[in-house]
Amino acid sequence: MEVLQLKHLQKVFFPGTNNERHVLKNINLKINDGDFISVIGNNGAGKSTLLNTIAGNLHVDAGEIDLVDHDVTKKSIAYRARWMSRVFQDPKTGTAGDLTVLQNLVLAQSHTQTISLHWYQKKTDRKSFSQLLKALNMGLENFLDTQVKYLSGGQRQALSLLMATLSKPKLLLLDEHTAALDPKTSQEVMTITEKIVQEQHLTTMMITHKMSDALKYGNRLIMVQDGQIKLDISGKQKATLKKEDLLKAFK
Ligand SMILES: Nc1ncnc2c1ncn2[C@@H]1O[C@H](COP(=O)(O)OP(=O)(O)OP(=O)(O)O)[C@@H](O)[C@H]1O
Repeated sequence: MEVLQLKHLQKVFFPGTNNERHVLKNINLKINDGDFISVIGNNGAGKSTLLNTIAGNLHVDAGEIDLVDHDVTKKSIAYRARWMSRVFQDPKTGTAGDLTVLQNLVLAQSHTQTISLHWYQKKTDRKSFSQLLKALNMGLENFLDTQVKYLSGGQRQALSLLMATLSKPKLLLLDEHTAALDPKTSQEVMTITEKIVQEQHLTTMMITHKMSDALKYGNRLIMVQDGQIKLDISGKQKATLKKEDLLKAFK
């Protein structure tokens, strides 16, 4: 089953001016249930624009976006959010700094269910959230009542991931979500990412500039170049792909 289908997507910035820029040029893509796709490409290739059109931050000039068999081409971010979650590069974007870890989790949970006013204070809920946090291996279970602004970037990004996936989205968008982290923390967050994606069987699209991560993680790799999909590699071919093969494909 397809989770996402992109048909002939086109996006032009500053149309009809000297600065006219065709950023997405007839993008066609089918994303299957359970796909974990790394998206790579040069600066300015169109990766973020692609993610922004999928999420609804940008509307396309032509083409169609089908999400879980719904035509969402002209729908808002909020409409699409019932099936989709996104984690951004900046750890501050996905969490509310002035709220505690527990309050952030309750907010994320409340997107999917009705909660009573002091629901988050129940011991049982504290316990279940604490267990979820413990599984991330970042010591977050010790900071349930700490304001998120006092956490490290890695802890905050791990929390963002947990919050984005609490609702078990049909599609998870990761927008260079480890780019702002140091190498060790970045690897820890990637390990957590893989664990969550596998355990929940999440269909995932991950933009990354780290070729080693693009090669290591996921069953499929897409290279965007000059607004087009230059490579789309999956299965065995992806598993045996080498860094040199990718370097050759970069313009
Ligand atoms: N809102 C916008 N208005 C005008 N031009 C834009 C806008 N967003 C992106 N662009 C332009 O579109 C092109 C593609 O940008 P995009 O951010 O999608 O590339 P990218 O592949 O994500 O690059 P990077 O790896 O540097 O993040 C760039 O030339 C950029 O300047």
